[in-house]
Amino acid sequence: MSILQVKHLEKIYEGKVAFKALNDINFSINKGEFVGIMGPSGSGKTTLLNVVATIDKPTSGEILINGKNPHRLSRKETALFRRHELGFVFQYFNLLDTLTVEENIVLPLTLDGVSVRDMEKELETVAEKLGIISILKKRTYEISGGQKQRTAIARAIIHKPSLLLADEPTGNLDSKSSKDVMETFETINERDGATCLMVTHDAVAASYCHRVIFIKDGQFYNEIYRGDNRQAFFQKIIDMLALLGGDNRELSTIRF
Ligand SMILES: Nc1ncnc2c1ncn2[C@@H]1O[C@H](COP(=O)(O)OP(=O)(O)OP(=O)(O)O)[C@@H](O)[C@H]1O
Repeated sequence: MSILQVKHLEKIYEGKVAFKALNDINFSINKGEFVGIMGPSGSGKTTLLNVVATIDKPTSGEILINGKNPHRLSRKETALFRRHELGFVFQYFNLLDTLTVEENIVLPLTLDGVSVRDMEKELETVAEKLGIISILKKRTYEISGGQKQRTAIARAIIHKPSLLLADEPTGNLDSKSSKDVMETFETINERDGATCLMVTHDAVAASYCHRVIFIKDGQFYNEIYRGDNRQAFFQKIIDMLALLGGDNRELSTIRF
């Protein structure tokens, strides 16, 4: 069953000179799949994620999430759709510094008026899953980058979204924390069947995906599947990035 369908997606940024950032992109993601998007700088990855996330509108083409087209909804309905169906993880964590870890995590439930008892139950389940029980009372400036990202993942999944979207989730982490965070994604994907779409420059992070889609100049370039061996998949990703060219930033982040 498809959770996400992207059909003939086109995005043109209007301006003094119009720029086509996405050109006829087509793919779908099945329930429980973990998919990476890679490509050189400026190839349209963030644009694609923003359109899927309903943060930006497509120029033409269609996005279906769980069979529904969020771009056809009113502004109020879109906000609700985003809050219920989607979860977001960002490079810079986007946590609220004035709140504790647990207050950050339950924020989406607070907005929906969930009872305190239910909130505490969900909080405990998710915090245990992510190994952050011991830091729940801390403030965000008292915890490490990896712990911040695990807090952000907890917040992104506490309402059980249909689709988890991540934009460079390891972009601001050292290699040890990156590994922790990617293992966390792997666990929630395998254990809970969470469906994930992740944009990354990091070949190691991408090697945790089941499939990586490569785009170049706003167009689909290729896709590769992992199979059983993550190490071999990592090498395939590196080879594909070398073929793709671009700014080679990807190749400077190799750490295995
Ligand atoms: N708001 C905008 N207005 C006009 N052009 C834009 C806008 N946002 C992005 N672009 C252009 O669209 C192209 C794709 O940008 P996008 O940010 O999606 O690339 P990316 O693959 O995410 O890059 P990076 O890896 O560097 O983050 C780029 O050429 C960029 O300059």
